[in-house]
Formats: sequence, C-alpha cells, structure tokens
Amino acid sequence: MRDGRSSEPGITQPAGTKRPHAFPPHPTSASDLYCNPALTTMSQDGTPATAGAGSPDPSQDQRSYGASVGRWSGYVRELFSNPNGPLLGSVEPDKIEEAAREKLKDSPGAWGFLYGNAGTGETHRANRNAFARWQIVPRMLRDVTHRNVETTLFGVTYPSPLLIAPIGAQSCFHPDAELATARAAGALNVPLVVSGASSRSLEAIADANGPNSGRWFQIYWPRSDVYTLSLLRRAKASGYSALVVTVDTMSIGWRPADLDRAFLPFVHGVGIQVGLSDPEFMKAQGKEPHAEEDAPQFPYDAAKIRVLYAQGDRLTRERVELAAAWGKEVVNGTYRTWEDVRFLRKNWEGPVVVKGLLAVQDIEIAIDEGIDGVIVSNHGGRQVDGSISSLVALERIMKSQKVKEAQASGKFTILFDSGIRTGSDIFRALALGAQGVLLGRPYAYGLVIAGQAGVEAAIKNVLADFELTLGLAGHKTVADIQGKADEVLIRAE
Ligand SMILES: Cc1cc2nc3c(=O)[nH]c(=O)nc-3n(C[C@H](O)[C@H](O)[C@H](O)COP(=O)(O)O)c2cc1C
Repeated sequence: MRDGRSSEPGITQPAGTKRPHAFPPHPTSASDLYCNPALTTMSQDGTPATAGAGSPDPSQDQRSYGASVGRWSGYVRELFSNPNGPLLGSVEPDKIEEAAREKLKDSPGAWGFLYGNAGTGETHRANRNAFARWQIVPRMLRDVTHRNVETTLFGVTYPSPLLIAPIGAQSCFHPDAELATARAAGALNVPLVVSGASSRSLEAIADANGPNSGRWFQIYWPRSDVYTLSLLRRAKASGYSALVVTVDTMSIGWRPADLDRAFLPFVHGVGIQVGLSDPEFMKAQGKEPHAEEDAPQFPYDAAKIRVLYAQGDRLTRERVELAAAWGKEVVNGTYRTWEDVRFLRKNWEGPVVVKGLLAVQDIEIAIDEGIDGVIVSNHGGRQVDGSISSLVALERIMKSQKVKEAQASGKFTILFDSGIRTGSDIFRALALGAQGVLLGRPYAYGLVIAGQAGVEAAIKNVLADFELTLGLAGHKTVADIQGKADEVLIRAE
C-alpha cells in the first residue's frame, strides 16, 4: 500500500480495517457499483460487508485469489462468487455462441442471419486468424495495480475503448430487441452505435439507452434528401452525438445462410422501423408514423407473416407495402460515392465516421475529405468473402505516413471491428493503431440468451478480460499500448 490508496489484489484486509478505495475512487453511479463488485462488497466505512472473516462460508470469500482491482476486472470476483456459473453458461466465446444457437433453435433463419457470413466464411475465419499472427510480450514487476482503461473519442471520455457495433433487426433475436441492447449499454456507460436497420425507432432506442453512455447513429441513407435530412434531424433531437456512415453495404452480400432459407426480414417490414417511424417518409406514403406498439415482435416468422398477409391483416399488409417503398430508398443496389458522403458531412454538425473502409487509399481519401473518423471493418466477413481481414487491413493502413500524421494531429480517429471476441483481441487491435473497437456478434449472442442482462454479461466478459490482460502484460492505460505494437507485440513466427 505504498501510495496509501489501495490494497494489492491478493492481500486480504483484516476485518474492521479501514480499506482505502480501489479505482475508481468513488462509485459515481449505480452502474459503477454494478461494474465493480469490489465496491459492492464494502460497507459504508469501507469494511468488507458480505465476505471476509465474518463470512459464514469461507469458500465464498473470493477477495484473495479472485481479487482484481479495476473498474471492469472486478467482475472476476462476481464470477468466482457465483457457484451457479455465468449467466451465459460460460465465459468462453465459442460456448456462448453454441448456447445462443441452441436458444434460437426454433428460428433457424434468424440464427443463420446472425451467425452467417458471406460466401464460404473465409473472411470471417481470416478475421479471427489474423489476431493469432500477433503475440503480446508481457512485461513484469511493474506496478500496474491501478488500471484505468478510459478512452476519449471525439472529445468525450468513455469508461473503456469498447463500443457496441450496429446490428440490425434485433427483434429477430429477442422480444426486447434493440431496447435491451440500449439499456445494457446505458447501464454500463458503454457507447452504443444504433443501426439504421433497427427494428425499433431511433427515439425509443434513445429513451431505453438513457443519458449515460453516449450513442451514435449509423445511417443507411435514403436516396431522397428529404428523408435523409429528416433522419439526421431526428437523430440530433434524440441525442445521437456522432453519425456513422456504413459504406460497405450498398447491397447485402452473398450470404448462403440467408439465401438458402429465403431469410430477408426487411421485406416483411422487420428492421425498417427507422423508416416507418419517420414523419417525412410516412407522410409521402399518406400514413402516420408507426407507433412503438406496431414494432415487430419476436420471433420473426416469415410463414406466419405470409398467412396474415393473405388474410388481409391490416398491419401486416401495411408493413409489407411500406417495406417495398423504404427498400427503394436504402440498401437497394445504388452505389453511393464520396459526393454523397459530402452531403451528410454538410448536414451533420457532429463527428462523421465512415464504417467499412479497408484500403489504405480509401482511408487517405477520407482524410482529404475532412472525415472525422473511420471504422476499419469488413462487416464481420458478411460482405466480400475472400477480402482482406480487418486486422491485416489495419496493419497496412497504419503504415501510411499520411494516416499516422492525421491520427497524431488528433483530428482523425481510427476505430476497428470484425473479429473482436476477447480482451487480448482488443489489446492487439489497439496496439496496432486502433483507438477504439466495436463489439459485434458476441453481444448479440448475449441478447439471444438473456436479453439486457445477457448483453451486459457479454460486454463485461470482454472488458474484464481486457483489463486483466492489460495489467498482466504490464500496462496501466490504453495510452500505454495504443499504436505501440513495436513495443508490446511481436509478429508470431
Ligand atoms: C446480424 C448482423 C447485423 C448487422 N447489421 C449491421 C447494420 O445494420 N449496420 C452496420 O453498419 N453493420 C451491421 N453489422 C456489422 C457489425 O456492425 C460489425 O461490423 C460486425 O458484426 C463485426 O464483426 P463480428 O461480429 O464478427 O466481430 C451487422 C452484423 C451482424 C452480425
């Protein structure tokens, strides 16, 4: 306790000893408490409240071996003190994926949509394999007891470098759909990127998300400028601070899992609620914006919708007809250009982030265009099978002098997704130059299994793992490793 602020992990304080604070020094919100079981087991005077010398079952006292000091890694203690096992059945990504598959066994189309990839899945595998090409070189005997993984993006400080990736049509996965994800992100203060293909309105998602976490809007932008401007206005009014422009999905890729089952929920009005709640679009269709009660329900059952349509069910008919009209506006095979991005840039006051760039040349164009940031991503291998893995793309991009200078100037932010499953994946992406990473399918698997609580568990898994890995590798902060691959990684032989 040299600095007088905290005990070392692994050392149990005698009962009654005034125990100084671990990081963060004071829980500032309910979610801080929730994130840091180290704090939840303290009574107000700082003495152990539920575990320790007075604990009826000494085996429940995990403050020694399971202890870890840190906002996220304190979650380890929660896991060790739960003899029933983790909420998602495991903390292993592959086992969680299996549990989600089992849970969705009656919706094979929805599972194929979530799990599936473009083509043979080669790029998805390449995304994962690329991480193993880099190995962490841990440093020892450095005082990294108190770690802080806060990360500042576009002037806002978040509690970690993790963001929630935009995933559309979540009503196919769980009854609470995007609202569960938004609540989980809000509870943990993790920024949320809301899909333009959501099955709930931007406003309902914002309400569920609350004021804490920060949210960005990912636009699939309509051909009509009137509708686009309406979406931008609504996003701004609902507190979305950054605009993410996904440019790798002008058409949906060649996805065998969806093609084999004719799985396309959008044509049935599932995943187009951003459009169906838009006053300008709906006015042009001669309708009122759809109310939240009209949002699609879980499970998505195409056969049932066809029957309802044939029977003349009003809402079903209306949704299907409106889906055709909205489909002509977005993701309809019309390829956009930088000219179109300029329109968005001009009409959005906050940061604009382009998602889905992989080529060094495209990143350099983004810099010339005055774009604020990019997400290096291949959409999780769901668009161009056989394409470069996202991590290899990041490596190549970071070799560009122009990119390095733009990033160093603080005016250009580089984010990363596609393949993040563990804490060491986050570590390696940051070391290779990313300033933040997006979590994709793992949180959606959590949603499938247990709704909001499942999303929270998925987030806590990767962040606890990341914070532990950071410390065990000898580092305290994101700045210690960000862009420092030369110091903290080696290329595997
Ligand atoms: C079911 C599903 C739906 C998705 N929907 C969107 C979307 O609406 N907009 C978008 O920009 N990306 C979308 N993505 C891509 C994710 O944002 C992210 O890039 C991808 O999931 C990263 O790959 P990973 O999940 O393998 O890590 C979707 C991904 C999945 C799995």
